[in-house]
Amino acid sequence: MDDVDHDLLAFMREAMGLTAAVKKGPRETGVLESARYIFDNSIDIALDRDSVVQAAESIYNSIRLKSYSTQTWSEHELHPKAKNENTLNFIFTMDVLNFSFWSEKSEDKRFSVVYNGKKYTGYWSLVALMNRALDEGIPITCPFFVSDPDICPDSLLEYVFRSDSEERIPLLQERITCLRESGMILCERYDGSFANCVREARHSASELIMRVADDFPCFRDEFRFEGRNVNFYKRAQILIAGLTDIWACFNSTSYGSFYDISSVTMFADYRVPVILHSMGCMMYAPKLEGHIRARKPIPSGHPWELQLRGTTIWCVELVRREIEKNHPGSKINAILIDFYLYDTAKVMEEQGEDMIPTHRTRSIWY
Ligand SMILES: Nc1nc2c(c(CN[C@H]3C=C[C@H](O)[C@@H]3O)cn2[C@@H]2O[C@H](COP(=O)(O)O)[C@@H](O)[C@H]2O)c(=O)[nH]1
Repeated sequence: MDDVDHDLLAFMREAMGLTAAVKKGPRETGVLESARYIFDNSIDIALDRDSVVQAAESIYNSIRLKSYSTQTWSEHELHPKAKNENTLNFIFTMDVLNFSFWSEKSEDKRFSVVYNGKKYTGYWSLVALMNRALDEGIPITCPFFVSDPDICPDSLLEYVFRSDSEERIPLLQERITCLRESGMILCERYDGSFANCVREARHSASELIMRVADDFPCFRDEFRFEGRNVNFYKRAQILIAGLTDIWACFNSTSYGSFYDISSVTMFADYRVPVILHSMGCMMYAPKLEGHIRARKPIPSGHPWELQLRGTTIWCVELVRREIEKNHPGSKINAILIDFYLYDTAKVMEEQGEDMIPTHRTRSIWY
């Protein structure tokens, strides 16, 4: 066996794997099927058909009236404007860390980042702190840097995640672990560039989601519900949405073009269920509603939490189907509905509207 050419063997194995992948075609994510299964087996959350129909019409009208488009993503002052391979690493890093910003503290005490004289909380505090680090010459989006504790010790990362208020960033240690682990995998498998991973998915969004979930454990947002495996892939899906938007209208052959973008569902986390509940679309069993209103924690993977996530995805899908039925050709997909609902939920919260609180699940998944 000594004279076996191991390089040749490895090459052949890879070629056979690639051939198999090409023959099989892109993989499905199973997120929508998971959501439907959860909804069908849900005993604590129901959807109200009439409210879903009404919500669909009102969402459709607002999106049209406000000329709302997914390009609002790249228009935001903190999101990257350049379109090169570094931008891909920026979006990748951002979505490695894009989880759990909710706080029990008041607005002035909760984790915040002041950047260019403006104070950011929630999701925007993450984007702000990444920009802050890059401005200070700390290459937080470089996987070779973040995966090497000699040049990038924990103390430096703690500095990167520092707060401009009383509260520290939630799940700091988990963020450091996710950052280092995904950085190392990106270096080993993709030469340190997320662009290589995107290229290998050959313009299939579902293949890219599966590749990210397979290769990077911190994107493996998978659970068991009523005897079945269910997937949400929230951060992997929002990552694809970011790529799509920044490259929209840029070059149809570039990194952000996916022929199956409609297979991406909404991103199941803690904002959208709130607005769907306030629109009367999602209805909770009294015990669950009381628990959420009392701001009591729900452990990650608890049947309540899985029902909240799965039913939200299914509800947005019903809204999408309703819009498609009544306004054929409008091309409104789940990503656009999600962005619209997410942004609207935040505005409603700022205006002090009376809404159910966000459910309290601390996890790296969202
Ligand atoms: N479903 C959904 N969840 C989203 C986003 C975004 C980023 N949205 C911007 C990008 C384009 C849009 O136009 C938005 O302006 C963050 N999140 C999640 O929310 C949580 C943080 O929330 P808060 O504490 O309120 O800041 C956290 O889990 C984070 O992962 C979204 O769009 N949809």
